[in-house]
Amino acid sequence: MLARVARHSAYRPAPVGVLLLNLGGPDTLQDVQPFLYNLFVDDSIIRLPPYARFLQPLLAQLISTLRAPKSSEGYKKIGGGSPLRRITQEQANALEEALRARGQDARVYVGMRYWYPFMEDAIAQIKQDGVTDLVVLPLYPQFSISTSGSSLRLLQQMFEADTELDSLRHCVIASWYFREGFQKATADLVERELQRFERPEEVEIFFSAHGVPVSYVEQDGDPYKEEMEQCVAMIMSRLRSRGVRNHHTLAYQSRVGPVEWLQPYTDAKIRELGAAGVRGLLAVPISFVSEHIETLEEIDMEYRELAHESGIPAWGRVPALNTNATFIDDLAELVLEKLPSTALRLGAASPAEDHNLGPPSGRVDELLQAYDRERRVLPPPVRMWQWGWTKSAETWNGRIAMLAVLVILLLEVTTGQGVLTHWLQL
Ligand SMILES: C=CC1=C(C)c2cc3[nH]c(cc4nc(cc5[nH]c(cc1n2)c(C)c5CCC(=O)O)C(CCC(=O)O)=C4C)c(C)c3C=C
Ligand SMILES: [Fe+2]
Repeated sequence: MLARVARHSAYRPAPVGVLLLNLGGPDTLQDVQPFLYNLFVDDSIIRLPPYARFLQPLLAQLISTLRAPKSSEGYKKIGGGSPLRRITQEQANALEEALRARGQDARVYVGMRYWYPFMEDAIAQIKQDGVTDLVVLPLYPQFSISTSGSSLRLLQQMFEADTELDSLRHCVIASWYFREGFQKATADLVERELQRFERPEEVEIFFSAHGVPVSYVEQDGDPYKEEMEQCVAMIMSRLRSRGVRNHHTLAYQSRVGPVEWLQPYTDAKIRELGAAGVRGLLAVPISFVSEHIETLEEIDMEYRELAHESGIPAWGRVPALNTNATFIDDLAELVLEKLPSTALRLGAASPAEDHNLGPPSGRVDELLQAYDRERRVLPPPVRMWQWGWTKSAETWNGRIAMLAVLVILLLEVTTGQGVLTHWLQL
């Protein structure tokens, strides 16, 4: 009898999966316009007033077509495409390895929001593999409606449309900037890079985060700014405890479009610091954990040149964490803590209760209740082969773009207000 019970209750580990969510980037220059289309057609990125929402695909077509040449120039300078897919896959492999080293077999999937491998494909694979326990980990340390929020909305939509998925035990980690591994690895790199300067003690530690429009924070309650400020304060306090006394600044980069973004802007701040007599600057990209166009082109090329023009000759940049072992090992610990089966076995309280920083982790629908009550339906992504970037597609894209301009002008004449004045403001 005893033996029978033992055989029945023998612990068979459930197939465990980790889904890494990321933004995605164009692999080649040909991908730039359709990638930008996918980005701008997302209403977490361009927010139109309700009466103009039907225009979003046309507007996305127009803006992506207009922006593609400038973006392509940037991608050309960093080797003809984004390194994001390769680095995220390396992070997935390293995390799988770190989990295995801790006795947990798991498959780590990559799901991108705007380019390959798309989230939709990752979810299809997760279903095919029969995963029963899933941890969803957006690769953004801080939560923003525009990044993790957008990916989670899409995920929630997929869960809602599929009963099989909806019953999948899962836990979403909303943000993790306060984790020991992220904090320590960043502080270690700052300390190391400071030592490369001739006069390390005179260098300004310059945290540069990707910006978001002010309206996200002030009207929609995006916790991004607050989390960013907490994150920088925590890293600085760690550095202070190691005896690092340098001044520091937090500024926001990469703004797009005509509305006000979080300030201070990185470019303005660099000029201001130069004018104030700062002669050394160490840039610390803080909102993203992989090298990408905004570290390799915007910071390493544009801001470095701007610093020199502003009278700051000594320049350095902290590398992105990528597969840094301290960072990846701690992500593995985080995944183990949040595994739904672990929480059940240990009888853990709601994960929301285990720290009071940032939004709580939990099921995707619970999480989104706090951030997105409207739950508007998101469009499926455009894939390269659909548009083909053929001559006829280019012609049609051009025609659609012209039509969009016409509709925008008509709206402006009839309502007396420009659509772009509302852009990102509602
Ligand atoms: C935490 C990071 C990011 C936030 C917040 C964010 C918000 C945000 N971004 C745009 C517009 C663009 N982003 C682009 C690329 C891009 N953005 C991030 C990160 C954040 N974005 C990443 C990692 C990348 C990919 C870079 C790569 O290597 O491919 C682009 C395309 C590039 C370009 O043309 O500059 C645009 C456009 C908005 C509007 C926004 C908030 C509303
Ligand atoms: Fe961005």
